[in-house]
Amino acid sequence: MSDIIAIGGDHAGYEYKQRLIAALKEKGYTVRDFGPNSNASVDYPDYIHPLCQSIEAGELKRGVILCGSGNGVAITANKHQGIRAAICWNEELAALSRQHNDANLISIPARFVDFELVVRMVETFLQTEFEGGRHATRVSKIPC
Ligand SMILES: O=C(CO)[C@H](O)[C@H](O)[C@H](O)COP(=O)(O)O
Repeated sequence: MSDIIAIGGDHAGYEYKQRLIAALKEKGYTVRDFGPNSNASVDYPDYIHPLCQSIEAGELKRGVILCGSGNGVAITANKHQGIRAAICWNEELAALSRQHNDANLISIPARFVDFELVVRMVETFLQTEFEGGRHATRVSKIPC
């Protein structure tokens, strides 16, 4: 499975998305940008559904989604059976989203967090392993 990082969002997440792409590339990650390509007002499902479909298809494994509150993109993403998107606003939550939930998307509330924190949360998310065990049992019961 690809280790390319999926990234996408809406206009409210656009500036952070662009800065995050640059920061991740500088750290050696490869990124696939699902848009949008400007800060003009858009509808986040138009970008989040394609991103989620490529993860469900096994083309990509993990990603970052950004909107103003983190809610719209996460609600959209979590409609997909193969997606576990976690809204995070500190590093501990980013770690727990991997350790306990095996989240494959981190959702960033771009209007409510500093960019430096976003970079730290995303790195934590990308570097933290799922603990499995009791958490694997619970995660396996999520699809309905
Ligand atoms: O969907 C959202 C809220 O749950 C996102 O935060 C959007 O980015 C936000 O709603 C966009 O708001 P805007 O007034 O259209 O810029």
